[in-house]
Amino acid sequence: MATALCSGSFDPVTCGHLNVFERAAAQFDDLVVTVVVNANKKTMFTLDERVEMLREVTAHLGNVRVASWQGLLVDFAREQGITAIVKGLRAGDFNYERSMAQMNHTLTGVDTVFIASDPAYGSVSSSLVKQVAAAGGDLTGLLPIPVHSRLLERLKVQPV
Ligand SMILES: O=C(O)c1ccc2[nH]nc(Br)c2c1
Ligand SMILES: O=C(O)c1ccc2[nH]nc(Br)c2c1
Repeated sequence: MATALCSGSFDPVTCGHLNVFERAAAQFDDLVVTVVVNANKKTMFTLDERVEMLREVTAHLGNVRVASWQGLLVDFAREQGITAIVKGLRAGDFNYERSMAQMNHTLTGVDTVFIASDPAYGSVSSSLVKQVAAAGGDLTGLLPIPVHSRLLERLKVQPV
């Protein structure tokens, strides 16, 4: 049973993330999308909101489940029987992601599989979409619809 892990802060989940989830879900028996709790990182959305948005946008993928985790991903990977970590790879990510992959393999014996990001989302990241939204930019096609409306709502009450 090959179970893959996609981890991140997903603050919020973007179409770039979703593209990676859909492609990873097609390659593995199961995919666990995990929001990694990082206590000292200020996020726009709460942990529950991020988990809720992830569940909403992956509902159409039968072999995907969403979880959250605080602490060493090593322990979560062992507990969940993870066989591979899946990361999206955009231009410029390689060196950092390579060193993380080597570290993860050293720590857990789990290998990282990279999915070359769809050029349509080649420069999409959670931080960039929040900046663009705050500046009134058009995010059509870069965020799943329900996430886009939540982000616009949140910016009305809490401009970044
Ligand atoms: O949401 C994040 O923090 C984040 C970062 C980097 C990432 N690479 N692949 C994925 Br899926 C991913 C998610
Ligand atoms: O959202 C981010 O921060 C982020 C960063 C780096 C990333 N590489 N591939 C993906 Br999908 C991705 C997403």
